Amino acid sequence: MSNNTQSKKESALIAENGPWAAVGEHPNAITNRFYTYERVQEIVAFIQNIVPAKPEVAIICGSGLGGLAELVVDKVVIPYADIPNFPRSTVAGHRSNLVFGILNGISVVCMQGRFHPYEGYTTAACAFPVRVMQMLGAHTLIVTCAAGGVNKSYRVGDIMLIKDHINFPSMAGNNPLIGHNDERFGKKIRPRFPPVGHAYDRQYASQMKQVAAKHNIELREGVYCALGGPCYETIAEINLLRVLGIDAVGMSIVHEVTLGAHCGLRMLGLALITNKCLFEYDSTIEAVHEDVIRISELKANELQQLILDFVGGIKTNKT
Ligand SMILES: O=P(O)(O)O[C@H]1O[C@H](CO)[C@@H](O)[C@H]1O
Ligand code: HPA
Repeated sequence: MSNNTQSKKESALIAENGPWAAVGEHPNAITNRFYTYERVQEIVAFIQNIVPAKPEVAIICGSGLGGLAELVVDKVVIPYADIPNFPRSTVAGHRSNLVFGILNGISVVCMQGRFHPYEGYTTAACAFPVRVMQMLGAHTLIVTCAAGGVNKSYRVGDIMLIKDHINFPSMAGNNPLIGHNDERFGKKIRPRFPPVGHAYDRQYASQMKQVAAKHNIELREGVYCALGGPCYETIAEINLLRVLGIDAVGMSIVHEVTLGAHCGLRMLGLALITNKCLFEYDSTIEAVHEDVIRISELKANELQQLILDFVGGIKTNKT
């Protein structure tokens, strides 16, 4: 079709349907029209055919943190590539498997590899597996990630309990819930305007602090902020984040926690500080993803210990 014919057709459409016919749909709205409740149910049915047991706890493994899934016993591994309409992880340090089994006595599903917006996925596509895991039976979501330390007192290797987050993409109009609100996601009616002020469960946070104290692991507690990536931050950006009271920065988690809040999951977040962010113009150290993975793998043991013990303490939910 020539450009002229195309624009004549568009003009006719607008004349007939009004100016909104010319407005492109938000990419998240398109994603959400694809990942309908019924399509999520289809994915869930496919998985249940392979793994009939219901997971209670869902865990998303961050960069270099997929080793946690290796601790699962009676394991069933489903590669993302085998699941219809499931995205693939394209980043180093992220495998592409759903791992089912038992972790310290509780039935879990681990995402060994997550999806990030900078890979080209919409935030809605990055987060939709949270709905899959909730529909499979999970009542709890643990998100883990690698992050840069913005708080000047943080050291490489510190583990930060996420108290709250700042969702910059959402503040700029990119929220994974944009589009039709299907009230069927979750056990209750899910509202158009879900509250996220208490997305990170306070009781879980205090249980995690007790676990850390028991293991003599120093646990930081702070605010995580997600930027779009894939660039690491400029020095001016880091100084801005610090003024805003942000403790750690990354490129993930917030869209997952948003959908988790929408479908009623209890959530806990842990960030491993893999690098100190740049504050000074005369500093020569730059963040490098290879270092992020190296530090994650090096410090994974402590994080795994915390999660193992924590999940062991979660009361089995038989409802
Ligand atoms: O948040 P995770 O997936 O742990 O990964 C973090 O590490 C990568 C950058 O090195 C980014 O993807 C950032 O988000
Ligand atoms: N910035 C953003 N994301 C990150 C960083 C960082 O310094 N480290 C690990 N993920």
